[in-house]
Amino acid sequence: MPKLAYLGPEATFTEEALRILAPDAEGLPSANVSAALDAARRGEADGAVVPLENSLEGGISSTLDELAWGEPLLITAELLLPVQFSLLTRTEMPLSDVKRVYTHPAAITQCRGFVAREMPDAVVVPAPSTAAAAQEVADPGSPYDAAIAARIAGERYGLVELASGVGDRSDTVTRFIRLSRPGLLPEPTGSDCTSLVAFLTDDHPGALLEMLTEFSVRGVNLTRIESRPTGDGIGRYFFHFDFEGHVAEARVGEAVSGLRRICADVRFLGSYPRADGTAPQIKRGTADDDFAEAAGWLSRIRSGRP
Ligand SMILES: O=C(O)C(=O)C[C@]1(C(=O)O)C=C[C@@H](O)C=C1
Repeated sequence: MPKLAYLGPEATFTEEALRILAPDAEGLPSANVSAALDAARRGEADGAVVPLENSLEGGISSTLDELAWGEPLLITAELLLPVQFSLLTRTEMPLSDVKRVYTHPAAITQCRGFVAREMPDAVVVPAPSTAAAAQEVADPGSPYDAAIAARIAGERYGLVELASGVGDRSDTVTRFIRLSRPGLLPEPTGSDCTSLVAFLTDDHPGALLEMLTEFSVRGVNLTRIESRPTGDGIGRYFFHFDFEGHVAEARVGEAVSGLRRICADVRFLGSYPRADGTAPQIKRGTADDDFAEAAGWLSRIRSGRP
């Protein structure tokens, strides 16, 4: 039975994602994303499950930065999980009595409208996770009146559900990834995603366009691009890319090696099955057979057999 570290404590959305991604795994709750990934790096766990992005909040910065700067790990699977939030308290009380709310920063963004409308005077304080907030609020000595978390966190920590569906949208989805220490890649399935991080050589006109061109000319469809600050000053960024296809496919391999040639550094984060099962768009002339045919032709003309 594999052991997987996750953003804990019990009853986070991340634990729910882990149970779906790896139903047989033993979960190792960790205090934050870095601790979960470190447990995988150190071998205390076989891997980790962490949130990567949310359809309202965007990228989860702690995960994006760990993937870029921390000891390398490989993404081996992804999951899209619908997330619904509840307002949880120790006892029944009018909403107007809720003055201090505790929850994860991603949940603060997703429930901003509800808080502004229903509890305009409440202060919302960031917590390490939604379940950590629920666990804290369950303590009678807690300075917080309420947590925003999953309904199951309320059940797990014995809280009252004062309001349900407090997210600003009912169709919010969080994307989770499973990571392991570097090793063999998952086999191509015909519906895969590849992720990497690219660092520019220097800042010059067209630098981003040059990177995008490596994908465009090989017909590789991007699914996410996100810039993150390098920390070296205002205006210094590196880029996260997700795109359709597996690095074992010719057009994807060519795009990745093209980036490697023009960037200061490229960190490959993995090729893994897509959660939505969508087949990649393959433009005319960019299928594996097209690359193989052109490579054969090139070798023939080079050896004087056109
Ligand atoms: O706090 C949790 O329950 C988590 O699993 C983290 C997390 C996130 O980081 O986005 C997961 C889903 C929700 O979007 C809110 C919080």
